Amino acid sequence: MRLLVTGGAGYVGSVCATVLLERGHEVVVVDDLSTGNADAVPTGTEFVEGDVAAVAASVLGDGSTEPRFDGVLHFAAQSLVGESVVAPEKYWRGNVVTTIELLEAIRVSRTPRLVFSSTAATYGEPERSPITETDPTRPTNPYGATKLAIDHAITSYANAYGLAATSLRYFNVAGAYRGAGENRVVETHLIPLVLQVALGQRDKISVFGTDWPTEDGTAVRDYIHVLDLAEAHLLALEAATAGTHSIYNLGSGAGFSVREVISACQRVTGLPIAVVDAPRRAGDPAVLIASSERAIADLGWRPQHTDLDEIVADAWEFLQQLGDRSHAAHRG
Ligand SMILES: NC(=O)c1ccc[n+]([C@@H]2O[C@H](COP(=O)([O-])OP(=O)(O)OC[C@H]3O[C@@H](n4cnc5c(N)ncnc54)[C@H](O)[C@@H]3O)[C@@H](O)[C@H]2O)c1
Ligand SMILES: O=c1ccn([C@@H]2O[C@H](COP(=O)(O)OP(=O)(O)O[C@H]3O[C@H](CO)[C@H](O)[C@H](O)[C@H]3O)[C@@H](O)[C@H]2O)c(=O)[nH]1
Repeated sequence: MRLLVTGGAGYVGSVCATVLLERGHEVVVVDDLSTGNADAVPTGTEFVEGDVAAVAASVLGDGSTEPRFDGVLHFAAQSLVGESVVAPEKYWRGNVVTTIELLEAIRVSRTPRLVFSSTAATYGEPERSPITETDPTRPTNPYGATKLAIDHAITSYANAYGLAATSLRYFNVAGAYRGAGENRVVETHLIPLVLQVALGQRDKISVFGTDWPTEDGTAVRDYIHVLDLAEAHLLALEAATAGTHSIYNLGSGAGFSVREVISACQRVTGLPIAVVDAPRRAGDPAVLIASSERAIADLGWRPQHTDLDEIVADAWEFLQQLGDRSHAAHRG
């Protein structure tokens, strides 16, 4: 297939673009480099630097010819939960307005397929665990609210215009694949932060909350290997059905506490990691674990890399080989 990947200079988008190329697909990346890195765009893709809202129409075409693309994988987004609380306009504009522009370009160009990066944050504080797709969606921050709004917009485009659409609700993505991984200027995610402490790029890791109602008192998350996530995108493209919007949770199905993640990082790196207890982070749920039964049943998806040490080891290898290209190495 010929595919448009938005956000292909970012973490998940660059890994997925790498896997799409390996499977023989043709890939065009659009990214404005607002949080991504030009050197993360995989070799072999065509790279258009620009804002999705501004360039989607010209890249996808005006519909006067056969569609130029078989599908769009839409990863581009603003995705810092904390920032979304203090600067919501950046999220409503950057996520919702941008995606409406993209949906319009998809409609006009008659592009048949869309796979969208949704999130566990659409559910908010869960009533039960594991979370299924039929559970209530009550996001507790603007980031999750914008992603949920986009999910609703996609449903209406699928119903009205026959778009074959899939929203993949990722839980906590981690790990790396073939030189593609997490390298952000502003890093807030647990695994890269802990590994940066091991590398000496940070002094310590703060554990946000030690009084959660969990076994060791720290928050529990479902970490999914980014390569398993990429496989789900390929399956979603294949399974896409015109006029249908399917929503799938994607996680490994197991929960690990913050302390368990830090222990895994210590085991994998063999290095000391300074840890301090800190207050809870606003808006954090205690436990987020996915039921991925629907993706397993409908898509035939099987997460292969569910071992926490393997996920951490792949992230560690990536971080070590980043060397001077690492943003964390240049923090002032
Ligand atoms: N990483 C996770 O754990 C996680 C979990 C759930 C959902 N998601 C979603 O997955 C997607 C990818 O996340 P990530 O961790 O790779 O983020 P990222 O910040 O590494 O990548 C996002 C990319 O999109 C680009 N971008 C943002 N707005 C753009 C715009 N308007 N036009 C063009 N490019 C734009 C950025 O420059 C960046 O390269 C996001 O939609 C995010 O909300 C991520
Ligand atoms: O320095 C840190 C960073 C994180 N944590 C804790 O580690 C866990 C994981 O935190 P991350 O920031 O790595 O991930 P989140 O669970 O907050 O967020 C992830 O899942 C969300 C869904 O709820 C969104 O999709 C978001 O994009 C995605 O990164 C949380 O309990 C958090 O409080 C710490 O203790 N210390």
